[in-house]
Amino acid sequence: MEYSLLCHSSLHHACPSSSPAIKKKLLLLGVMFLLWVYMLYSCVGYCSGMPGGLVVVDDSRQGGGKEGTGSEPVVGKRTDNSRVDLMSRLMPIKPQQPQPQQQAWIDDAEADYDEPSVRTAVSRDEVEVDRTSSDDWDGEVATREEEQQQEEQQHHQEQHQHQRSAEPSAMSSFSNGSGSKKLPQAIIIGVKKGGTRALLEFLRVHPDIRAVGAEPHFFDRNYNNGLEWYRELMPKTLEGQITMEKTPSYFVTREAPARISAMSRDTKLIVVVRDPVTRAISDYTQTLSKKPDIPSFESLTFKNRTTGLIDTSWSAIQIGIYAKHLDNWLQYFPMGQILFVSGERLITDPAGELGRVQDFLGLKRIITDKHFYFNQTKGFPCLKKAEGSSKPHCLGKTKGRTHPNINPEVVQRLRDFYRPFNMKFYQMTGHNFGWD
Ligand SMILES: Nc1ncnc2c1ncn2[C@@H]1O[C@H](COP(=O)(O)OS(=O)(=O)O)[C@@H](OP(=O)(O)O)[C@H]1O
Repeated sequence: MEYSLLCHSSLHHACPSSSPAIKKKLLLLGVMFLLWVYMLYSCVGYCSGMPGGLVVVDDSRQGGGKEGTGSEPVVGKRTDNSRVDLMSRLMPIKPQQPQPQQQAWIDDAEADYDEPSVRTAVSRDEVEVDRTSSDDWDGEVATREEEQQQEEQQHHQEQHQHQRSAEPSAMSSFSNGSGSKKLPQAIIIGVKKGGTRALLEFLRVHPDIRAVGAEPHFFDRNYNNGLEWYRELMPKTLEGQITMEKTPSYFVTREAPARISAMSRDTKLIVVVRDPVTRAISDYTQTLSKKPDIPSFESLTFKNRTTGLIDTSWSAIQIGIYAKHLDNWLQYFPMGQILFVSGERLITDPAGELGRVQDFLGLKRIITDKHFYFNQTKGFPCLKKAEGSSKPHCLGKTKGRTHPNINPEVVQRLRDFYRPFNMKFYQMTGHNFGWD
């Protein structure tokens, strides 16, 4: 085109003799240009299938999971944005660094992962506490918390390995950039050692649930960081998906109900409750696993062994007085907005309990008995396929520990102690959990 224009110009005399050679050269140049454009275009598709997944890993660290399939190599599915963003895609991809404030949270969450702070919970309840032992124990628990963080990381690594090797069609339904972060519409607020991790991991199998993996502790420890900070922790969700988190210490935190209600009066609350005596022993076992030289369960239970007076200031005992804590929640939320899951049934009939939870959340019953199998070695139900994985998945070794033998007389004394509170709790919830 350019050539023929030139030939019609005043330099017309230069054209006839050089015409075929120049024509050839221009044609060659044109072909090379087209080739270059093609290669550039192909590279964009290729690069976008490469470590862009780093962002995905970040997302799912916060519980995104299924959403994290940004490594999808299906060029045909790319939108115009890919081309508009062509230059940035050709630049080296830098992993996103957390903001200083966010980093502080991550550090904190890693230290506290999966372990609600008894000290915080109890002191907020303004109950007399055996502060010496509580302080010492909380410090010790940190090491075990790191173990749990590793468990969660390992779980996610497995998921991502699977996602990377998954077929493109399986990966195409979720785009890395799609959806938005929302405040949770449902929260597992307790109770510590009730089975909260099992419930969250099981719920994450549901395609309409997205949950943050670590415990945010927003409504007890991190409230001053503000709601925007909290929202940033959440995984992205699409229209119709429910955002969730679990922090078991909320149930015993005096300020939590008012704070959650201030965020949204419509928040759905889930409490996994377990026989308070077994729960107390489980709580003690957790501490004992990291500090073997703590006093015996029996001696911590009593204020005065001779009189048989129970030490209700010990957090392991205090947390199990469910009726008292529930009373605080009912000042802000109607009973219909709180679902009580039986920690015992979550083990003997996980699909049954999950059915109730899905109904409560207004979701289709997708998680059924087909999702579970009983692992004889673990002694607990496990998932046939964890979220985003094709492999069976049991909870880690810190869930389902062997409890120490406790003097049966002490256990009986505790049963007697809890009975009236349990009766009140059954009455309030309209549900007999069968602990007595
Ligand atoms: N499927 C499955 N696998 C393993 N463990 C299970 C399961 N379902 C419920 N549980 C029980 O969960 C107990 C731990 O409760 P939490 O996850 O709420 O503990 S924590 O408060 O987050 O530390 C844990 O308590 P311990 O047995 O005392 O370790 C388990 O009994």
